[in-house]
Amino acid sequence: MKIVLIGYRGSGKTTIGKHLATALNVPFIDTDHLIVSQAGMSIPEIFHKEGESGFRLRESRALKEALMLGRGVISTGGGIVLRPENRILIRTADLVVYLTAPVSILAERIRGDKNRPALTNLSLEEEIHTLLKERSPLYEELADLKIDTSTIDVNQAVAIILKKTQRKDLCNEALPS
Ligand SMILES: Nc1ncnc2c1ncn2[C@@H]1O[C@H](COP(=O)(O)OP(=O)(O)OP(=O)(O)O)[C@@H](O)[C@H]1O
Ligand SMILES: O=C(O)C1=C[C@@H](O)[C@@H](O)[C@H](O)C1
Ligand SMILES: [Mg+2]
Repeated sequence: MKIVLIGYRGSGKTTIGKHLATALNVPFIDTDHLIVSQAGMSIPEIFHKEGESGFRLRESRALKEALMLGRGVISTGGGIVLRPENRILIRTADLVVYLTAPVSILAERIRGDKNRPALTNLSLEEEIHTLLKERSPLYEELADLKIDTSTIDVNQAVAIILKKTQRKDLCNEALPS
């Protein structure tokens, strides 16, 4: 049983993914964390030294590695849906959950985060608007389930995902043998 969480920065993929993995008693992998530990550099350092293309290459490798696990919850970076090869890989998961929130909430959550480089010269809100124009259809196209995390808390989001795993009959597989 593999669950992949996708969505824009600040939508809650890492926070909810950790709680979900604990609830299901399965491994948790965050592609951003995996990239940083394998590179021995922070994400801004990778962007600085290797450019966004270097980061995206590392991201595809991390996703492939994460999906090789028999089971687990995989939280991804906000831009993982950009590469067609990543979208093909993400479709192999049993459940793809798209986390969303209004632009103003996303901006509030990620403002001042020094671990994420700016991707444009725009203001934060403008950057989110612009990137979401390209990314939203990609998130939507992959999603089995879409959750707005601005109106519910982390535990409620986890409960919705757990319910969906039961409906998809993935729950028994998720239990420890
Ligand atoms: N309902 C909610 N669900 C998830 N996170 C929430 C919620 N309400 C507030 N938050 C807060 O929003 C932030 C979400 O950050 P998180 O790192 O989980 O996002 P992310 O999608 O993994 O972003 P990134 O793509 O930058 O890694 C956290 O600080 C979390 O505490
Ligand atoms: O939205 C993006 O393109 C990114 C999101 C982060 O999770 C990191 O993966 C990185 O900062 C790029
Ligand atoms: Mg994250």
